[in-house]
Amino acid sequence: MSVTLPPLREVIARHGLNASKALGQNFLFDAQLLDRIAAIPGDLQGKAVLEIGPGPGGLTRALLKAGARVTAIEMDRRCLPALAELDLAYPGQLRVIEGDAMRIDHDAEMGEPYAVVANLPYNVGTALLVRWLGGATWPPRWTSLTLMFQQEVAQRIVAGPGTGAYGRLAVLAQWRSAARLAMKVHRSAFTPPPKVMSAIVHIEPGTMPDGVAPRTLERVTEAAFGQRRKMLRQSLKGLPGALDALAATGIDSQRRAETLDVADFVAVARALG
Ligand SMILES: C[S@@+](CC[C@H](N)C(=O)[O-])C[C@H]1O[C@@H](n2cnc3c(N)ncnc32)[C@H](O)[C@@H]1O
Repeated sequence: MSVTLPPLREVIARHGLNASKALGQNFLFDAQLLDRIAAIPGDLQGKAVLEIGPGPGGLTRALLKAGARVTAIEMDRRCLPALAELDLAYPGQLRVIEGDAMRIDHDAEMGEPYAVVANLPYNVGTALLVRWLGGATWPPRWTSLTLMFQQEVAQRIVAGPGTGAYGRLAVLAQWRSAARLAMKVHRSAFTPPPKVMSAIVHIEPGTMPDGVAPRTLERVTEAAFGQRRKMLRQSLKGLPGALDALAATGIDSQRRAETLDVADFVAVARALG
């Protein structure tokens, strides 16, 4: 469907949407860039998409144009009239929920499998990521996560062993999911530009390894990376049974956390029970 919409800058001026620092608002206006972001999850024609933080609706436009059925959660009520205009342009494709995405049950709101797409403030994005990845039931209802982060955080999500960026977030994102860096986004693409570069991470759920409780794995990585410079025999000392579990998996206790790959952590958590 070809729809002509006013330029985003005009929409922002008309609705007085000066960017709020408190809400972490850095808007994207470049339609081509937004189309490329909306293409990361694959063909969205007729698919359910949960967008968090649509703001004035730049990314929302691209998602609607790609044929997605979008549910958008936005806590800044100033943005609602601008989003209502998109609802008129794409009838029946957009549902807007005013509220804090941290306090909303996404699965219940969506009621069907859905792809998540979001350009969020850094702290909210990380908190939601941990929630999406840490769910007790697996596979999750979301089919993919396409999320903008500060580049440094994106690198921590996709990092491999032996790098400074590798840590708890990498293990969480990779032990039962596949995470990749999908696109780097220059700070100048945002209005106002943030201080640092950004990058988009794309995550798809994988198979959950047998016999591993998410909470146990979390406790192991928390202890191991809590003292990442120390040998495991020191950093895991405080976690009951962890040193025995390490011995049972045949991992040398003189190694440091960042030398273990994700499968090693999974093996230790499994042995810990
Ligand atoms: C970085 S801006 C991105 C706006 C737009 N998606 C874009 O790409 O131009 C982040 C948006 O998330 C919204 N936001 C911040 N915290 C939120 C939360 N907890 N729940 C829902 N929306 C939130 C802000 O109001 C803002 O509109």
